[in-house]
Amino acid sequence: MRLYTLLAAAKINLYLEIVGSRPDGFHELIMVMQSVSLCDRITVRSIGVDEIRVRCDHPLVPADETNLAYKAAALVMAQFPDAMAKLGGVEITIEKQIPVGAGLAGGSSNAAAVLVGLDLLWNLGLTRSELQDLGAELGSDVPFCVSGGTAIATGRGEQLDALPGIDSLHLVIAKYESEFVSTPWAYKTYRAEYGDTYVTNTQGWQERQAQVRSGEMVRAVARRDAIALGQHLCNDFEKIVLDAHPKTAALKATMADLGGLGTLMSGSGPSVFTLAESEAQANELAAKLRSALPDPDLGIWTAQFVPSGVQIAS
Ligand SMILES: C[C@@](CO)(OP(=O)(O)O)[C@H](O)COP(=O)(O)OP(=O)(O)OC[C@H]1O[C@@H](n2ccc(N)nc2=O)[C@H](O)[C@@H]1O
Ligand SMILES: Nc1ncnc2c1ncn2[C@@H]1O[C@H](COP(=O)(O)OP(=O)(O)O)[C@@H](O)[C@H]1O
Repeated sequence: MRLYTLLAAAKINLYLEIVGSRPDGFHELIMVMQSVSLCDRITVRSIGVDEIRVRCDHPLVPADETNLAYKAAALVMAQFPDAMAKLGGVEITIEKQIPVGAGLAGGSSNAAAVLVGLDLLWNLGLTRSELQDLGAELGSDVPFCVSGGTAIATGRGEQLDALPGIDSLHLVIAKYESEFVSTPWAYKTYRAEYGDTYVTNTQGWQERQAQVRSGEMVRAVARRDAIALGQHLCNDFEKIVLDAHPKTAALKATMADLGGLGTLMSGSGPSVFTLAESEAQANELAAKLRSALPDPDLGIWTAQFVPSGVQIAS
């Protein structure tokens, strides 16, 4: 086969706690991550010349070597030069649906899809764990985007433990098109404001991990208890991002009043989601949100929890 099409799922963070600062300069995290059906469509196609080409028509997404999908292909090429020499280079086409710079891991999911796609295109036979190790070289969220589903993520986000999936849950995601949050800015600002509360030793991190693993959110997921899950949503980034983005803070307040199971900002933001127990409820909440905030700048999507990060479409 000379062409594969993959669906790259966005993620939301049901729980995100910033625990401390790591020797590598990154933050030690405890997260519960969930793949959702809002996805980009990625096509990888063999081309006769030894190069990587990226096509993407989204104005905010670079189509050059700074694109995370390009970086993923370059990494695989560097590790497996014989495959490219034998089978030629690759053209990657990205059809964006996931809003950019939203805290939904759009770029990371595209990189994960390219890793999976090139493994197929070049018959590399890599295991899931090998693909995740490659992903960790590209970004902290890429390993989760490779496997997806529901997972606890620790370390800088790359250490994953699968949790039982809750595929029956639906959600509404909203984001003002004009609002963006840079992930490095969010971590830097959080450190400046809350660095003095960080747990400073690895034993303390492990203790905090053990508490979260046996805490309300993980128990709610394990019991597939949608009501408890909605009640224990938590994201440390809200403490800094909502102050800096009053429009998003007002959006979150409006969404929280719609009557869903719970509302939270995803990742470093600024997208906000509200959980719903059915597709019908998600559609109803989305319609209510549209009439409460009839601003053309506001993007609204409905989606559902899904059990995988990258799916092979064809
Ligand atoms: C915040 C989260 C939550 O899921 O998602 P987004 O909001 O970006 O979607 C992630 O931690 C984003 O992961 P990702 O976007 O892959 O980050 P990376 O490329 O690895 O790192 C970008 C920058 O964020 C900071 N960073 C990232 C991860 C981490 N555990 N500690 C950090 O301090 C570092 O400054 C790094 O230079
Ligand atoms: N394939 C890609 N898709 C989306 N954004 C990308 C991609 N490659 C690089 N980027 C850049 O990454 C930045 C973060 O985008 P994104 O991954 O959507 O956000 P987030 O990290 O908040 O989930 C943007 O500035 C965007 O230009």
